[in-house]
This record gives sequence, structure tokens and C-alpha cells, in this order.
Amino acid sequence: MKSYDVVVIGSGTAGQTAAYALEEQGFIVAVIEKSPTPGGTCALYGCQAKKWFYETAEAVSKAKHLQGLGITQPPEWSWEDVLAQKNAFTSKIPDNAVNGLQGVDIDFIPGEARFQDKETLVVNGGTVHAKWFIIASGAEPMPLPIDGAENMITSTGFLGLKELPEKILFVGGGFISFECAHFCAGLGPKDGTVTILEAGPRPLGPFDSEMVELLTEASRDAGIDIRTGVKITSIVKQGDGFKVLTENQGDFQADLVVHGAGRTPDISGLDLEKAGVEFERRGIKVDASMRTSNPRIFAVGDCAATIQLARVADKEAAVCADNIIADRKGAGKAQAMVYDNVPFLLFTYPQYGMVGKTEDALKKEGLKYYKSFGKHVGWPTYRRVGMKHAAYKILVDENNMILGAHILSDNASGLLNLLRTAMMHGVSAGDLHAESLMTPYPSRESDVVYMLKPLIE
Ligand SMILES: Cc1cc2nc3c(=O)[nH]c(=O)nc-3n(C[C@H](O)[C@H](O)[C@H](O)COP(=O)(O)OP(=O)(O)OC[C@H]3O[C@@H](n4cnc5c(N)ncnc54)[C@H](O)[C@@H]3O)c2cc1C
Ligand SMILES: NC(=O)c1ccc[n+]([C@@H]2O[C@H](COP(=O)([O-])OP(=O)(O)OC[C@H]3O[C@@H](n4cnc5c(N)ncnc54)[C@H](O)[C@@H]3O)[C@@H](O)[C@H]2O)c1
Repeated sequence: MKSYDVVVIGSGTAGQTAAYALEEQGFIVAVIEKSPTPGGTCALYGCQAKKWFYETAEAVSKAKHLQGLGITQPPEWSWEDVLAQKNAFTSKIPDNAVNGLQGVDIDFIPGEARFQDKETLVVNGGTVHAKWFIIASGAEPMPLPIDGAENMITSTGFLGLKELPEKILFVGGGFISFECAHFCAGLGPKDGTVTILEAGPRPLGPFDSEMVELLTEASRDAGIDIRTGVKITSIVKQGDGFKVLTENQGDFQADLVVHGAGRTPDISGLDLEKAGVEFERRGIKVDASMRTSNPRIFAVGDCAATIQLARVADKEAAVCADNIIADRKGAGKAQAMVYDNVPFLLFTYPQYGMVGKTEDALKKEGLKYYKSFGKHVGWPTYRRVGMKHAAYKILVDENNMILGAHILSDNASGLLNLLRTAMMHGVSAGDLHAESLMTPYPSRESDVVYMLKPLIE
């Protein structure tokens, strides 16, 4: 039996972040990975990989908006070339991940781990013992109760397509479908169709409903057909393509059907019961220190019942590592995870993002709030790029402290970050307005003064 201070299950961003942090503090660490391509979802099939498609799709969409405003020719693009760039990046990830870990004497163990008991894992038929375990096993596409669900490809399959066919249909109206649909709108065949079928009454449920309507409008203008309240019953093969049958909205033909209907924690093979680790449908139950119901076992990243985002995964891993370091010193809890100011951003064109509360949530909670809201904003920064759908919503409390910020814009990420920093440091909307007068001008970020002006006391 091999014995370590800490064994990490999963070599994704969460697992690696925790492993490196603990190794630096002198812990003897091993990382176990079941995939033949170590390195995790973000780098190989998620955030990083998809961003190669985003950059070109954004450039093409921007050029399309600028036609008649200075651009005279519709742009040409090559999905195949973008794919080659993405593959050149991702092909190096597995070796880099393993070499990086081994380079600092972290043991890399290829194989699938499962718990034998509260202190032991089984891997490759042998056992591994550790004082602490960190589960960082990620998530996988949610199994759907649809006949012929196996006819869908996943986002991983989509990001590996050699070419985009003419008719693409996405099941689910969440992060993955919106982003990939925008990549299709930017980089797909010129006369292609892109459809999103969402089961709920509106897409992007956790986001602000008024802002989602505006993103939906922008997406429809980009050529994406978005249907809501759709009850899909089955997906059947038909010729070279597929027929998607619904209970209430007829049938849809497509060359390709993509799963964008949620990701579920990858924990079913871990035998968590044997380790005394409690879990629910959304994932492994953790407290604010990322500790599970077994005090020697932590869970971080997409497998935990928290939020499925890469930098949330990294922060959880850092908090978990600090708490293991505190355990060793007998110092108790070192750091607690706080999710109040997590930014969410869709890499669509325009980008859409939010931080803090939605207006829907404030209404539901009965909290008093004030808002500054603008849609189809015609400021020069937007007129120059031909963007018709820019919008913003900033929500403040009675003391003018920012409760939520929602942005539909190119570079919404930069604007959100500015507003998020103010929220985290307790800067009021009035003070942020005064301090933002001297942001680099004229930039997207300098527009924040127009957004905040109605909120000046
Ligand atoms: C298409 C797509 C786009 C995304 N875009 C963004 C984005 O723009 N921004 C953002 O913040 N987030 C994005 N995400 C989410 C982000 O990728 C995840 O939140 C992040 O990768 C989670 O990291 P993780 O380390 O928890 O899990 P993962 O990176 O999935 O790593 C888990 C690892 O554990 C391994 N494993 C599982 N079970 C076992 C076992 N029993 N034994 C051994 N190994 C095991 C798996 O093989 C895997 O390698 C995106 C996700 C997808 C799918
Ligand atoms: N930019 C980013 O940060 C980014 C990008 C991609 C993915 N992600 C992460 O990955 C997670 C998974 O993404 P996702 O888009 O798969 O999930 P999601 O939870 O964002 O959206 C899933 C959508 O599918 C709908 N749905 C579920 N079952 C359905 C069915 N049978 N028919 C039609 N619609 C159905 C849901 O109502 C929901 O609106 C996200 O929650 C997010 O945390 C983040």
C-alpha cells in the first residue's frame, strides 16, 4: 500500500491548484487521473479550448456589424483553421500537465480511483492511503430522459468538429448552447441555421430575465432561432441527419444535435458511501472550508455542489489547501469560501455577464433597490462598432452600494470586473462614478460613468 499526506482525485484545474499549493508547503502529494488525456475540462474541452473559436467568431461578428460603417467586404473565415489552432494548443496539455506535476515531485498515478473505506482508495487493483483526500473529479454531460439521447454530441464533440454542417440544433438554453450557437452564427456556413430548444419558460434561468431578453434579441439578430418551453421526446436518425420530436412544438430537422442541457458531477464511480461522504443531485456536499461530511476528505471544483466555473474551482482548491495546512498545524479552519461576488460571463457576441443579484431575486426577496438601466445604448463607443444591442443594469441598495451589475456589451468582462471590484471593496456607486471619471478614455470601461450617473446621490 502506498501512503501519502494528500491524494487528489482528478488532474483538472481544481486538482492541480490544490496539489501544487500543498506540495509547496512540504506535503507528500499524489494526483490520480482516469483519463488518458490528463489536464481537465477547462484546458482541453472547456474555457480555454472554446476561446479559440470565440476570438475568431467575435472578429467575424464585429466585422459583420461594421459592414456599411467602414468595412466593405463580408469577412471570410475558416473553421478548420481555428480548429487546427485549438488542437495545437490542446494537444500539448496532457504532457504538460503530467510533466508539471512530476517536475515538482508530485506523484502522477494514471487510473480510476474509488474509495475502499474512509482512509483508502483503490486504483489499478492496488490501494493508496492518505491523511487527507481531495476529490476534484469534475462533471460530465447530464444524462437526459430523451429517447435517442445518444444521437446528440457533447460540447467536447462540438469543439472537435472538422466542419460545421448547415443545420445545427442545441438542446438546452444555457451557457454551452448560447456560446456554441454564437460560434456557429459567426463561423458556420453562410446559409446555415442554428436553433436552441430550451425546456424552461426562458433560457439562461439564473440570469436577469430582462437582460436575457435583450441577449435573446441580439442572438436572434445574429441568426439564432431560440425556442422556449419545448418538451423534447426523442431524437431519431433520419438520412444523414436527425429529427428532434417534441410533445408541444412539432418536429425539428438537423444535421447535428448538440447537448447543452447541463453537466452533472462525475462522482458515481467513487463509492462515496464507503468513505462516509454525503452527496446530492448537484454534487458532493461541502461546508465553507470545502470539507465533506468526512472531515479528512475535501471536494472542490465541478464535483462539489457549488458553482461550475473554472476560477471558482481554483478558489475552492486554494481554500481547501489552506484548510489542510491549518489541519496539520492543528489551527482549525483557515479560510472560508464566499460566493457572493462570483462573476458569470457568456462568451457570446456581444458578451453578456453579471455579478451579484438579479433584479428578479431582489423582487423575490422583497428588498428595496434602485436601478440604472439602459438598452439599445447609442453611446459613441457602440455606434462606432455598429452594436445595436448594448445594455446595462446596475442595482443598488438604499446606501447606494452595488447589489448587482449586468452588462451586455463587447468587453462586458472588463466592465464587470470594475463593478465587481467596487462591490468587493464596499465602494458606493457614487464613489465609483467619481473615481471612474479618469479611466482611460474613450474605452468601454470609461462608459461606466454614464451607467452610474443616474445613481449619484
Ligand atoms: C464547453 C465548456 C465551456 C466552459 N467555459 C467556461 C468558461 O468560459 N469559464 C469558466 O469559468 N468555466 C467554463 N467551463 C466550466 C469549467 O470548464 C469547469 O468549471 C472546470 O473545468 C472544472 O474543473 P475541475 O478541476 O473541477 O474538473 P475537471 O477539469 O473536469 O477535472 C476533473 C478530472 O477528474 C478526472 N476524474 C474523474 N473521476 C475520476 C476518478 N474516479 N479517478 C481519477 N480521475 C477522475 C477526470 O477525468 C478529469 O480529468 C466550461 C465548461 C465547458 C464544458
Ligand atoms: N462561460 C462560462 O463560464 C461557461 C461556459 C460553458 C459552460 N459553463 C459551465 O458549465 C455548466 C454546464 O453548462 P450547460 O450549458 O450545459 O448547462 P446550464 O445549466 O447552463 O444550462 C442547461 C439548460 O438546459 C436546459 N435543459 C435541461 N434539460 C433540458 C431538456 N431535456 N430539453 C431542453 N432543455 C433542457 C435547462 O433548463 C438549462 O436552461 C454551466 O452551468 C456553467 O457553470 C460555463
